[in-house]
Amino acid sequence: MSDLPVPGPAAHLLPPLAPFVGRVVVVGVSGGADSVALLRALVLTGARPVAAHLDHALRPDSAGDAAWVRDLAAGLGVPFEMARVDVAAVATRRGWNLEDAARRVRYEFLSRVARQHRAESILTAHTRRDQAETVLLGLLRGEAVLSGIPPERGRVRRPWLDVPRADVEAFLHGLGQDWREDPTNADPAQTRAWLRLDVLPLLASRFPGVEAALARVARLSREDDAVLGDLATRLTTHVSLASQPPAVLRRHVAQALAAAGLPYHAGQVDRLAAALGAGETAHVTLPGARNVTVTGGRLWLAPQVWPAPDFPLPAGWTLRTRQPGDRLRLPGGTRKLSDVLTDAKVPREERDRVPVLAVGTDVQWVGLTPPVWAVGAREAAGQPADPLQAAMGEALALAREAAQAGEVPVGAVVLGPGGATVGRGRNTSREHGDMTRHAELAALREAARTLGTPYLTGCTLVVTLEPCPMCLGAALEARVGRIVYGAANPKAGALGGVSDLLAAHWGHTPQVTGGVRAGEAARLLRETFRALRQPREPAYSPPPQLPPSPPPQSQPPLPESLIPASQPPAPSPQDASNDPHTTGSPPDLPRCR
Ligand SMILES: Nc1ncnc2c1ncn2[C@@H]1O[C@H](COP(=O)(O)OP(=O)(O)OP(=O)(O)O)[C@@H](O)[C@H]1O
Repeated sequence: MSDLPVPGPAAHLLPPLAPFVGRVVVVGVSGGADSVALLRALVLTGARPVAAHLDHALRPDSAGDAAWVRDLAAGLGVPFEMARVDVAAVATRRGWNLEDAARRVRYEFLSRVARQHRAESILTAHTRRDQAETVLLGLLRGEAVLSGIPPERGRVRRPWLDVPRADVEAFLHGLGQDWREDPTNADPAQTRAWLRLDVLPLLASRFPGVEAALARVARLSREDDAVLGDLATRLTTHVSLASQPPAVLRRHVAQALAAAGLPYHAGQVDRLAAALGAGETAHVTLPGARNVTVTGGRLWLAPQVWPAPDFPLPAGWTLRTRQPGDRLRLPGGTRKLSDVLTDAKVPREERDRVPVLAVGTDVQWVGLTPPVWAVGAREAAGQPADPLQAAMGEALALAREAAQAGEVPVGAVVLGPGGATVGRGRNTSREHGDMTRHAELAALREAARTLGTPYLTGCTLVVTLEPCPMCLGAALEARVGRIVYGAANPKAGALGGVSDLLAAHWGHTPQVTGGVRAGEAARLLRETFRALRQPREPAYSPPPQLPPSPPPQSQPPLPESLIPASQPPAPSPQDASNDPHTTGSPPDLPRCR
């Protein structure tokens, strides 16, 4: 720091500036007391400030402020940058409110200056009073998060957010430094000025510590918000949003809107999040007339782009959108196209945009993501079989084998990086009297032997039932690139069934697809457990596809907890789109195998 004499109040003002000593920093200087004091304090500490002023052209005398700041910088021997932007015109053009437009344009300008001068940080002179006003304003507007002005965002730093305004003025008086007063700051017609001039002094007459108290609310709220915001960023696409707490969903919505650059009001976030949680539909028009929709548990920020067919159309097939009477032949029977679109959670207003290939009213292909094919349509169009459907077929065959052997019917295969099956497995827990003998572990071990490496990067684990924590852990250890499962497992699933373990950071995150041929996998489990619930003596008579006799005495008995009575599985999105013939009551799934 410099050896210049430091007036008393600077004792509070200079320590927060220590990180900037010797550094080039851009400081936004409006000409008001706070930013003038910050500029002077930075010079005093030995930082290397660049004074930057934006003329918002909102007042006739605004050019006077710019000239005043220029002269101040020159007197201090500090580089100066300025720009003049007609902010009112920008606000009209972009549909932003004036305050929002001024803020966006100002920070854009400050960022440009920082790039020009290779400055690491941009400093603004917000004080504790600004913070208190912002929290109070948020409270009065009914905002859910009262974290106020953040001390840091990107390159922007606000080192004086805990500094009382009185210290700033005392500091300037001590230096004999004057400043410019913005007349709008004294106009109680402006809400912020009214809070500052009328409301806060009234509150302070009864609560002398009101400013510090509101600043504390901001700090605590920011800490809470950081935790909840982190949970929101960890929401994975394979987990139903309906199971998430409203506080996390609100942050999920706010993050999505912010990432898309869309402005919003707190109440709008509330409505969208509530619809997500309840699985309802909500249409909201954001500031700037942008429409967003929540439906089917998804937030739709832009009109959906539906996939067009990328193969030559067989003779007689027509590309069109849906028509009354459209039907689709699927592995489990024929279904109405409208039911398939409903199950796939396609928003109502989008349904007439989904491309369809049909022969008359016989739909062959539906342009969803992934596309839905009628039985035999792939062959007719000369398209290869869907490798995931085929792999799940293999896993289902292994699951049936497990059922025949009196095991919980779960099967798994591992596809190598080239798509060939390199590992197979099914449950053998009862045979071995070892509850770790799960299908996935067997398939992963065989894949490692086949490929000659324990690392299965680029491989896909395909399993009929959502993996338990043990098997997910094994897949993570093996660095499996993708996990595809059939039925959801609300009793032991580690991908959202009980808990979504991938919401935590494990250093490796496989891609996850749930619900592939889920109906078949769930039905197999349901039938097996129904059979096992039959009284065994003397009336027990197993169905043909199940083990011919009750398990021998040497095998551990199936615990009652393994045959739950009533809890349905979590809905799986692809169950509907890829295996829409699933009907009847949801299956009961095992807690363990
Ligand atoms: N026209 C401007 N040009 C550059 N920076 C600005 C401008 N207006 C505001 N800032 C920066 O943003 C901070 C907060 O803005 P705000 O509108 O609360 O300040 P102000 O009341 O105009 O002035 P001050 O905070 O300097 O007393 C300022 O402290 C300053 O660092």
